[in-house]
Amino acid sequence: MPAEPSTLAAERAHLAESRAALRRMREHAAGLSADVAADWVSKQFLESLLDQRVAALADHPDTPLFFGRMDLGDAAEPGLPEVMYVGRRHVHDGDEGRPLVLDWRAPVSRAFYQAGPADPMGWRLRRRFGFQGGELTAFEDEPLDAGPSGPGTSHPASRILTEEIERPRTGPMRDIVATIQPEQDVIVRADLPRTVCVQGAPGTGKTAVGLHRAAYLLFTHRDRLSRSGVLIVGPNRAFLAYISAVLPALGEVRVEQATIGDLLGAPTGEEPAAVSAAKGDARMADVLRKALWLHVRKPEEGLVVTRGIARHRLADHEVREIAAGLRGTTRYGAGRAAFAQRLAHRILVLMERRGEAPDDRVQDQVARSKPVKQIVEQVWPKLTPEQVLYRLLSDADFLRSASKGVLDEREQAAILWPRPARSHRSAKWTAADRALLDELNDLIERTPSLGHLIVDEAQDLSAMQLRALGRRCGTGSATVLGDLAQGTTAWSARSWKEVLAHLGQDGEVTELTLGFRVPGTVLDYAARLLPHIAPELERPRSLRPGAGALDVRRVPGLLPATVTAVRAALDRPGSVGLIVPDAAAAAHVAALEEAGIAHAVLGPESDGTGRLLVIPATLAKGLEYDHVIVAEPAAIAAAEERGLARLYVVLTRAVTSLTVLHEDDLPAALAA
Ligand SMILES: Nc1ncnc2c1ncn2[C@@H]1O[C@H](COP(=O)(O)OP(=O)(O)OP(=O)(O)O)[C@@H](O)[C@H]1O
Repeated sequence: MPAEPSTLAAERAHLAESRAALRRMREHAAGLSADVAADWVSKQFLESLLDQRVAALADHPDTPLFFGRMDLGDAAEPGLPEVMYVGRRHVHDGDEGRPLVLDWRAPVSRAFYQAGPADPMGWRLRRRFGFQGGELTAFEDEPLDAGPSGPGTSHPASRILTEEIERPRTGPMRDIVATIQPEQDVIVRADLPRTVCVQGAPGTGKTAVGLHRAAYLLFTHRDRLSRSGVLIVGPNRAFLAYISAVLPALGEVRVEQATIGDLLGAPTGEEPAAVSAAKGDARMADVLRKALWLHVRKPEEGLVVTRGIARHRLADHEVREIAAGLRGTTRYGAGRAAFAQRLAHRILVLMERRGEAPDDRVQDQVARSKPVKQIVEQVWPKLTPEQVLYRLLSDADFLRSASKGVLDEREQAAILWPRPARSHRSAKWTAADRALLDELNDLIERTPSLGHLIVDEAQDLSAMQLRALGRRCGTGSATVLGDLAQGTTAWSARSWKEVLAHLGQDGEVTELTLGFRVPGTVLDYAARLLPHIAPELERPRSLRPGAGALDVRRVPGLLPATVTAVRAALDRPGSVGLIVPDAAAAAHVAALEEAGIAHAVLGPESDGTGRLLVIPATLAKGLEYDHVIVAEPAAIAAAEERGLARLYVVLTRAVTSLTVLHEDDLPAALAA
């Protein structure tokens, strides 16, 4: 086909050529056979690898194969291509192996995100493409070689970027691979061994950055991480459902996503926030360690092992010395096994002294013999985390011994159960207890570590929960994402340094303050709360300072006014979120039903689908909607201890418009 004269036509031709090349790559992969494998198991493995390869080469008709292009400057390093197209995956021309599209994660693609007039990195021009469906519709050029003060230095926000952000939302979160910003890219591409911690105002892209970092790390360290694993931890199921499509869109399907409840066990009980906060304190780690090791007791008598007609005897002080030598030097479970082995070894020595020649098998037999088992059980009993915690929370004397010098009487009284269950089996465990059980579990048996952990909304985790996560990346690294201003739990973090210390990771804290989601007018309004909830934080800025509609209105009747506002929002394109105080959710749902307006209700375990979603305020974290209607801010703020922080979360969910309706007075912090 003859090339059309326009630039756009030439770029479309390159897209068509790339698509054809990808098809050939896919056909080639599909034609490979697993028959070369030597045995059945290898064949299955190879088949699955080939299937994955074919799936990874799929061409999604709605997603462009490339979204950017770079043109080389005169002073470039040798070896760079004249022109490179950057996209979601490598595409090459089969015959000559010529790269048609480079994966955004390849080292050379870094320039697409990082080059600027101050440092063009050898490139002359950056071109960004606009797409509709899979079709290329626009492009935007940015000169990079004009020098630090030339045109392009104070580049206005890219139109393609703003359009991408304002594109009406339907369904789950999208990837941002085409428009990752330089300061975000630095975090995405940080080295694997480095733990990074991102403090980011609402909508600065923390979640997006974390997900893209997962994809980057898997691409760059595929072998290592496919063995050790990458895990994303988010606040609840609704949030995980919302972000679930991003990594598959980037070609990564093997990243686990979990809530803290999935990892530590779902809570079966509840308790007052103050009790949870006391149990979440890092000092509980010392109490638990002591509680566990208090179970190692002095032997009441020595050990006698009979073999044939011989009786071998260890005095009680010898048994005591062996136990004392091991106590606290290993994990409890390993120590118990070592205790049995050491006892057996001493018996073996006695046998040798009597002229026997026992081998190692005899030592194992002795270690498993009844008298050794009995004394091990007496001195170093087998324990489950539940048994230890049950005793700690139900036995005031035991709690006093375990927390001596760590918790004062008031703190002990706070965590002691007022009405203990009958046994550890029938005990109800709260979210805070789950973290304590996990700590005990690790004191008994080592928790395996993953290669990399990404923790979102990390400000909401207690010290004990952070320790639990830290164990899961003990030999790996972490990406920690959050916003101190959005901390809504009784134990919310006040400093990232502390968070990193509890995680057991050395890391740097980076701050993101440029908000992509929330328009300027809305962000400024929500930021009135900042001096009251996190005065130390910088005020966030919006990428779209003048954009967005804010409508704050006192109304005579909340429910009818909400219905009217919902109707108006539904007349505009995009998603609509009606965020209400949890206690008022049922009333709002009834009002919508009566008005015949189709809607879904977000629950802790469910992601809502459809254009209009009713969201209880406590579930809004991490989510976003084109149009947000907030009903009765004062009730949201009054519903919980850190209610103003909750309100800050709620007011920062809108991409295009925010309507605030109130019958009661607004909270003083919000009123101008
Ligand atoms: N570089 C970018 N290009 C395009 N869109 C972006 C970019 N960065 C962020 N966004 C968009 O901004 C919105 C907010 O991003 P994200 O949810 O990751 O922010 P966040 O910091 O986690 O917010 P919150 O603290 O409120 O949970 C998302 O729609 C995301 O796709």
